[in-house]
Amino acid sequence: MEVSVNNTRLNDFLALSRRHPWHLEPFTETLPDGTRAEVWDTGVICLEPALPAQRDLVISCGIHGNETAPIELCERLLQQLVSGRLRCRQRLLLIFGHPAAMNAGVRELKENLNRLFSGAHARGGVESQERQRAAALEGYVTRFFDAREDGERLHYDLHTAIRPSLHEKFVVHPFTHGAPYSSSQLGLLQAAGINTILLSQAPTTTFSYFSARRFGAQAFTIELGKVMPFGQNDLGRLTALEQCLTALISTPGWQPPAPDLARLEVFDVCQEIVKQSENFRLNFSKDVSNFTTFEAGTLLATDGERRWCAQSDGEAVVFPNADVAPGQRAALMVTPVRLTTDQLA
Ligand SMILES: O=C(O)CCC(=O)N[C@@H](CCC(=O)O)C(=O)O
Ligand SMILES: [Zn+2]
Repeated sequence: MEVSVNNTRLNDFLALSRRHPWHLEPFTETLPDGTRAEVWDTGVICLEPALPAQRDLVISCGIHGNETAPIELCERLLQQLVSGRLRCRQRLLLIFGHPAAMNAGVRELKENLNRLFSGAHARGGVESQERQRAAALEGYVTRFFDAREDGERLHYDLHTAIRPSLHEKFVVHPFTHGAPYSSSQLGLLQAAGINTILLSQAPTTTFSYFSARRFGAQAFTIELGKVMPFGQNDLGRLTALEQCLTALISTPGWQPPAPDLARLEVFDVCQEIVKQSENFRLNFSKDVSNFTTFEAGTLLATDGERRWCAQSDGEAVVFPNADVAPGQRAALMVTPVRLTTDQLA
């Protein structure tokens, strides 16, 4: 394995990854603060500080290739680390998920990468490069978290949404199987400017659920606004998040403020609408915003004889998308709830 000290290949790691969208030979460099920067594959870089503090942090972006704001944010963080402007004091695995889809300017090439985790890549007897990438990413996250037992495991999987959202930034909290929600993580999300939380009520095959379930990580899918092409994002809207990530990476012992539950908008996922066939139709305009509400009984979607209706007043739609493949989620329906302190740990 090649070792160099002048960081020449890391200065533009994203561009390097995009030139090698499916595989990059591993190499190692040393950052100005002495941190070992190990490139494990295209888009995958593990930072190992000499004296790591207690958090093991995974930050992923670009799992969907056209969700560019998180990619630009992560690129900026990496450039600060590589130049020495930001010190790395925590173990950090930074993942640019899908360089090939970034090059094509699309969400996915053949399959939705974010439906292929927790072993889904191996089910169904289908071959695709996205399945290989999901298996590889699972392996890298496993290698990272398995390297030590006692770290505080965190995974922030950063996305942007296809449609505008009445709540611009929000989190999909993976199903906890009854475990309490982390007060400290809710505080961190609020400090990062994210006050809206969707609580999943079932296992999924997303990247964040994989890290939560397999490694007990505090893991979230974090939605950061609307999809825009590269170069057209206002990263100023992500300043609070950038400051929190910077504090996590560079300041051992940094603790976010306590959450303000009164300001938190929490929703339970109450229905998952799954497209059954090419007859699937959403019964509302293509351009409704995320969190648009419906009255109880409103017809939301049909697929042949199958009908989905709002089950209670105020039920809201998130991620409506009739263009997904049959068998995939075409919308989530969510309903407002209150989180109480006895649900937190
Ligand atoms: O805007 C959309 O329709 C999709 C945005 C997006 O990629 N969302 C994630 C959410 C993952 C989760 O439920 O945790 C996805 O669909 O993969
Ligand atoms: Zn996404």
